[in-house]
Amino acid sequence: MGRPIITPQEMVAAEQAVFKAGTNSFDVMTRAGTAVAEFLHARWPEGKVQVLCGPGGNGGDGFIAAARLAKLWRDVEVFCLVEKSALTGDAAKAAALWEGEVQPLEQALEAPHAIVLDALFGGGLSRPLEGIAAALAERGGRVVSVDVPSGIDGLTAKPLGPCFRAEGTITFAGLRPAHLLQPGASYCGLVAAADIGIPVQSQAFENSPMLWAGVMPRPGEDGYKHQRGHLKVVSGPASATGAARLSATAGLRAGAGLVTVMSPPGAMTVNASHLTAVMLQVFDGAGDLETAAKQAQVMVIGPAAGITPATRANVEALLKSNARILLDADALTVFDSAPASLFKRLRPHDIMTPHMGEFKRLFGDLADTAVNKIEVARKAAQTAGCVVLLKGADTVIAAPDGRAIVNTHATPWLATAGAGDVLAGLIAGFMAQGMPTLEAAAMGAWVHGEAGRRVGAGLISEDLERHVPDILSALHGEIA
Ligand SMILES: NC(=O)C1=CN([C@@H]2O[C@H](COP(=O)(O)OP(=O)(O)OC[C@H]3O[C@@H](n4cnc5c(N)ncnc54)[C@H](OP(=O)(O)O)[C@@H]3O)[C@@H](O)[C@H]2O)[C@@H](O)CC1
Ligand SMILES: [K+]
Repeated sequence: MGRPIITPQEMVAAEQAVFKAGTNSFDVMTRAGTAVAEFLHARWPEGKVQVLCGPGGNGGDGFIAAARLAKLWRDVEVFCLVEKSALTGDAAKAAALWEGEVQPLEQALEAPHAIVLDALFGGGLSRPLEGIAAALAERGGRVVSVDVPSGIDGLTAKPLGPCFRAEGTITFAGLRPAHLLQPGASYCGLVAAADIGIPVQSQAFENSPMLWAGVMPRPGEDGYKHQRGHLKVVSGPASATGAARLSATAGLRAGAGLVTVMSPPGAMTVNASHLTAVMLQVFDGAGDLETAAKQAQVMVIGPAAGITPATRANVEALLKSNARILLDADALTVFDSAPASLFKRLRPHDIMTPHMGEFKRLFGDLADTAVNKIEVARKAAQTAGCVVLLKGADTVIAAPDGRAIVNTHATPWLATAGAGDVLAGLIAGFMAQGMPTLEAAAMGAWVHGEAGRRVGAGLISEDLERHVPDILSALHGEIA
C-alpha cells in the first residue's frame, strides 16, 4: 500500500488502543528499541556508538537499543539527560536492561565516538531543546535518530529550535509528517518505519507505485487509439506556445491515444511547425473550446495561457463540459481576485496543480494557518472541491474527501522552466485513459520525479519525456 503517514498524536492514540486491548507496553518498547539497534547496526556497522537518552519513551528506546547493540559486540557508551533513578515507567524498565554505566549528558560533548544514537526526544516535542541537549544537537557529526531527529516537531515538520541532523531515522508503525515534509525531511536522512505491532489507519500515504499500480492504464490487446482517450491542451499566443507543447507531448508519452493542441489562430503557424504526432486544432474564443471539449476526456489549460480575461472565460467555458479539466499556472492566476467563482465551478474529478506562489494567490493565508502542508492541501481540496496538487520538494496531492499522498520521489534538478508543464501533461495523459484523478496525479508526480532523477544534472524539461517509455515499461513489468 505504500507507507501510511500519521501524526505523533495519532500514533499515541493507536498505541493506547493496543495497550487497552491487552498488549504490554514494555513489549512494544522492546520491539521498538530492538528495531533501532538493528537499523543502526545494519547500516552503520562500525565504530563506537554514543547513545543519548532523554527522560521519556524515546530515551527508553535508546536504552533498549544500547543493550542490544552491546550484545552485537558494538562498543557503546550511554549518556542520559536525567539520573537513571529519576526515570519512570517503561523508560525505567528499559534503563534497567542496560548493565553498563549511565553518564550525565554533559559528558557526551567531549566523549570520543564514531556515531551518535539520538534518543533524546520524539516527535511530540512541545518546546525547544536547551542547554546540553541543544549543544549536542549543534555539535554535528554522524547521527542516527530514534523516531524523529530531536528538536523537530513531528507534526509541523519544523524545527522548534536547535535540532539534530541525522544520516538515518528510524520510526515506528508509519511515517510522521516530518519525515516527508520540508524542512523536517531534510534533517531525517534515510527513513525506515519498523513494524512494532501497532496497526495504524490513515488517509495519507507516501507516494509509491503500490498505491496506484492496480489502476495504471494499460492498452487492451485488441485496443485502438480512441479507446485510450483524447487529451486536448490549450496553447498560449504565438509568443508563448512551448508550454502547451511540452504538456501535449508528455500526455502522448503517458499513453493518451490522441492528443490535440488547441491553438489561437495567430499561433497556428508556430504550433504547426513543431508538432508531429500531436494534432492541431484552431480555436477562436471560449465557445470553440467548449465545443472541442465535447470530443475530449481531459482538457489542460494554463501553461503559458496568458493572464487575460480571455483565459478566464476559456476556463469557465471548459468547466461547463463533461471533460475532466486540469488547471495550472495562468488558468489559476486569472482567478486571484475572485477564487470563489472558480471553486463553485470545479468538480471532484478536476485537478489544479499550483506551485506555492499560485496557491497563495488563490487560497490566501491558508498556507500559513494550517498545521502542515498535508493539511494545507487537504483544506484547499475541500475548499476548491477538486483534487489539488501542491508542488514542491514535498509535493502534496489531496482530494476533497480527505485522501492525501506526499511525493518526495523527485530531484532538485526538476526546479527548472517547463517541468511543471510536463507534469501537467503526464497527469492529464493518465487521466485521459480513465485513471481516477488522485491516482493519476500520484502516478504523474512519481513518473515525473523518476524521469528527473534519470536525467540528473543539466536537466531541461525537453529531456524528461524521453525517459517515460522506459519508466512505464518498468512499472508494467516489461523489459525496458
Ligand atoms: N508510547 C509507547 O508505547 C511507545 C513509545 N515509543 C517511543 O516513545 C517516544 C515517545 O515517548 P514520550 O511520549 O515519553 O516522549 P519523549 O519525547 O520521549 O519524552 C518526553 C519527555 O521529555 C520532556 N521534554 C520535552 N521537551 C523537552 C525539552 N525541550 N527539554 C527537556 N525535556 C523535555 C517532557 O517533559 P514535559 O513536556 O512533559 O514537561 C517529557 O517528560 C516515541 O518517540 C518513541 O521513541 C516507542 O517505544 C514505541 C512505543
Ligand atoms: K530522537
